[in-house]
Formats: sequence, C-alpha cells, structure tokens
Amino acid sequence: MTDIWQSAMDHAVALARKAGQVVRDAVGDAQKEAVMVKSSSIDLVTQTDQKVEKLIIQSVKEKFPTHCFIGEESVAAGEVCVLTDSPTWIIDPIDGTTNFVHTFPFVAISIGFSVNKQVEFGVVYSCLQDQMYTARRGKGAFCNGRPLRVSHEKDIRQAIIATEFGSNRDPGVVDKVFSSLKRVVSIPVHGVRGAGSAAINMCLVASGCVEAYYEIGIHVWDIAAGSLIVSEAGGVLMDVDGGLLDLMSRRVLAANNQSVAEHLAKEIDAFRVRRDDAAS
Ligand SMILES: O=P(O)(O)O[C@H]1[C@H](O)[C@@H](O)[C@H](O)[C@@H](O)[C@@H]1O
Ligand SMILES: [Mg+2]
Ligand SMILES: [Mg+2]
Repeated sequence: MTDIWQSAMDHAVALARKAGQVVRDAVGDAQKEAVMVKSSSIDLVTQTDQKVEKLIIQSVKEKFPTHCFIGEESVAAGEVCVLTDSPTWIIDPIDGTTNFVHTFPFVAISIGFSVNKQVEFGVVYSCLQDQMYTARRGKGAFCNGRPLRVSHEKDIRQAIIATEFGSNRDPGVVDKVFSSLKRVVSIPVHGVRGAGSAAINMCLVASGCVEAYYEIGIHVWDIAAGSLIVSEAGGVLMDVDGGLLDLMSRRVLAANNQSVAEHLAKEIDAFRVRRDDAAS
C-alpha cells in the first residue's frame, strides 16, 4: 500500500541534511555570530537558527502549499502556536543552540510532522555527528538506516537517566528541578546525563544508550519528532506526572519501558508551566 506521507518524509530528511550542512558551516564561526536572547538571558538564538528555519519553511511551502507550520523561531517572532488536525510541520531549526554557540558537539535539526494531532513521522539530524534519526508511525525507528531498539533494562537502579536544567532560572523553579534531581540520583541510578538537546536526549533513549529522559519547560518543537522515534524504537512516553503525554504541555518523560517510566515519574516534582498553546 502506498504511504501518503512518504514524499513529505523524504523531503524532511533531505531538508534536515541540507540544514545540517548550513549548521556545520556556521559552527566554527558560532562564537563570532551575534547571539541574541529570547525568554531569558540563557535562552539563546542566532542568525543561523533563523536562517535554517526560513530555509525549511520556504522549501516545504513550495512543495506542500496547504500544510501548516509550528516553528520555534516563527513563534518567537509572533506566529501562533496551535496544533490543529491539519498536516503540520513542527520545526526546531537548531535544537541545542547553546551547544552550537559553545561548539559542544550535540546539535540537531528536528522536524516532526503531525496529522490529526498525531505525529506521522519524525526526523532528528544530529548534524555534527552525522547521525540521521528517522521514524515513520508503525514502521520503526532508524539511525542512518540501522533499526533502533530501546534498552531492555527493567530496574531503574541500573539505569542512566537524561535530563536538562532548562532555561528558566527562577529560584522557585530551580529548587523544584534540583529536588527532583536529588530524588532521582538517590534512587540510586547508575548516572544522570544531559546532551543539551532534547531531541538528541530522546534519540539516546531510542538507541538504548540511556533508559529515560525527562524535562519540564521544553516546547512542542523540541519533542515532536523525538517522541515518535522513541515510541517506534519500543519505548514509552508520558507526562512527568505519569499521565498521558500532551505535546503542548511542555513536559515530557520518555523511557525504555513502563516500569522505568512509572518509577521515574514518582520521583519528579511535576510543576506546571505555561502551555505552548496558551492564548497570548
Ligand atoms: O536549543 P533549543 O532549541 O532552544 O532547545 C533546548 C531548550 O531551549 C532547552 O530548554 C532544553 O533544556 C534543551 O534540552 C532544548 O533542546
Ligand atoms: Mg529546542
Ligand atoms: Mg532551537
């Protein structure tokens, strides 16, 4: 049976590769680039983020003129952020902008595509590592064409957990983040890591390198593509409180299996943040 979204997915992979070249060309000069800030002094954006998002959106508009977009830098520039039932490209032009600015080598282009609010395919290109992660709903997850499978570990005490500190440094939020982290470290788990890119953290879960990843404060563009890559690699997704994942809620927990996910959810202070689709 023909897959009606295959040509869109092929286009997303080609665009991610093209965008990756733009990022690779710029990374050496990233420190010379004007670094601007958005929601806080540590929420960074560069001209390369904006250039890559424009490149992707322009090209998709030419090929699929009826499709909708949620793009990180377009939203920052005032576009609405609402996930509808229409075919929608959900784009993070550089996931890991802080890494990009500091030449820390985990930088990704993340492209998710949803229809009826369900992610149909996800593409995460870790461009400095030249690793192309892809997933098509119902057809598995791959890295450079190699099938991905999550870790078999069931005991969270034998696990590595990925998380990030995020870009909100309000003292109350920092306290909650650290109190969760203290509980997770004290389970005790084997270790805690963070790549500095939500999309790459999710691909690490899908690859079986880490058992789980959680974060509060991410956005739909950080996790749309990665969420499908995790589930197609056999993993589970949920809210940090153990409920159903809501892509717009800015909270995510991805794990290799239900038992690790549920144990982790019990340790997290699941505070609420303003939703991506909150009326502005
Ligand atoms: O580099 P970004 O696209 O801004 O995404 C970041 C996010 O801003 C930060 O809050 C998270 O901790 C990172 O994991 C994201 O990838
Ligand atoms: Mg991001
Ligand atoms: Mg970004």
